[in-house]
Amino acid sequence: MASDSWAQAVDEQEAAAESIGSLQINEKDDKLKAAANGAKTEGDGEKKEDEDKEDKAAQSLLNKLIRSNLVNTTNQVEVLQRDPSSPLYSVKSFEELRLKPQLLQGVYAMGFNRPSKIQETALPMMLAEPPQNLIAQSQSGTGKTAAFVLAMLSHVDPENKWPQCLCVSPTYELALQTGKVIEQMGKFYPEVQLVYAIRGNKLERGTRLQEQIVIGTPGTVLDWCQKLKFIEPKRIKVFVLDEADVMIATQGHQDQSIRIQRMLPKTCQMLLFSATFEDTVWNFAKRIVPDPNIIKLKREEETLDTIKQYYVICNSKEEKFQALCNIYGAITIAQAMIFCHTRKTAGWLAGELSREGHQVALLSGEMQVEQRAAVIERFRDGKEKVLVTTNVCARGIDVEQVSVVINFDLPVDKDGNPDNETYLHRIGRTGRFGKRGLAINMVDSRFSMNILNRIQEHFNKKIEKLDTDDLDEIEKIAN
Ligand SMILES: Nc1ncnc2c1ncn2[C@@H]1O[C@H](COP(=O)(O)OP(=O)(O)OP(=O)(O)O)[C@@H](O)[C@H]1O
Repeated sequence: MASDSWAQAVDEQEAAAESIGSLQINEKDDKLKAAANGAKTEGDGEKKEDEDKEDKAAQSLLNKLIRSNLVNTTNQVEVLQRDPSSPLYSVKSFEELRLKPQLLQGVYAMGFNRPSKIQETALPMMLAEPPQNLIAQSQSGTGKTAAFVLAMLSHVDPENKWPQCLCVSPTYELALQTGKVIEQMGKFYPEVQLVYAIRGNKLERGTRLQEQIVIGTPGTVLDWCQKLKFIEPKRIKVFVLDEADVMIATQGHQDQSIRIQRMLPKTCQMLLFSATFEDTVWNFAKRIVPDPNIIKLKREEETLDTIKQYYVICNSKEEKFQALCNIYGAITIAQAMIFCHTRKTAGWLAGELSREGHQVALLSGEMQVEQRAAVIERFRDGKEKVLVTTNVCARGIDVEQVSVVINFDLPVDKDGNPDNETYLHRIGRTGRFGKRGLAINMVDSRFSMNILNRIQEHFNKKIEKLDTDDLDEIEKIAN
């Protein structure tokens, strides 16, 4: 987006966001597109209900979009079996699961060579006969969605033209993401059809769904089961509740999910997934999933060990910008993420960088979630090389793909103390899989120097001073 005018650049960016506003739902499916738009314009009542939930749902969506790979982990899974005397199977290959050939083909076509850590244990449990219930928790990106999608696709009988698997997600954007995985994995299994139960997807009264898999948000799924009777809940064989931690942030969603669950037969397999596991999630999970097997995978600790950290002393934001230009002039930076404290600084910086000819994307708080999603996708695809964002906007987003992180402003909490956790999350990398990274901190006052010193002390890791007027010195940091 190396446009002369920043205003024009923003327009272009926003237009791009608009055009992907429906989150690349299968373009062929006009009905669905209309439904997604309908959901937006109708002003989803659930959406307004709880901002925290929106924030969590948005974070979860953006994380899914920015990530292109599995998050590797060296931690062992913890398993709590419903029946501790039964043998615990785990698989090291997809062949061992005896999947239908069409599904195995789908798995390989997605580029999966072997099951992820959580899939090794979760898949045999989910595919066992008789079906077993499961509660599984592991951080985002560890392969949960792929696992339950495979389970759903394995359990449907394509000959039966009615819904057999039901999956509920907290928002329609998240439902569409899961739908995409079903479509990809089921690519060679066209007899299995999918329908989205999302607000705005209006079907005629009296419709009896023929699709075997239904994916949607709790309110609409409940309506379709109860009021509109598009779905016969007694015929459901697999029920998946995804993103339980995001779901419970909305009281309404919790109740609706429980009401859906109560309509399902006792023999229905219940599966619940969550990235985190506080007591509230656990209490909810136990109400949804009777007699569960439980799988937990600890989050991989982030470390600063593989990261080179520097700081640069400046006197103003203009000097910080100049320092940034000098760095860009001296080393090749494939992609960088730049964090600012306020929207105003972020907007200003994005404008300045754009004027310098950089391809800049701006992630800002006033954008709709789908606009933010579009910005993240463009950045992930390399269409923009620099992503400027505010602290709040990028909270919780994993930036592991990005090798250079610049703190244009250091992270501080609302009391003005160093926000060590955010610092680590932005800059750190996980375990021995972690790629090397470069972090540059801009210091522009005694206050920010003090913050930097405290961050240094906290992690007991030296942050080296960098003189950005010395090109030779900058060049060295890239080696
Ligand atoms: N066995 C596998 N081998 C390689 N890649 C995989 C495997 N399983 C999943 N992936 C890929 O890893 C990424 C994360 O997987 P997935 O979305 O299933 O994780 P998740 O735990 O559900 O995270 P989230 O809740 O954020 O979606 C996806 O890009 C997915 O295609």
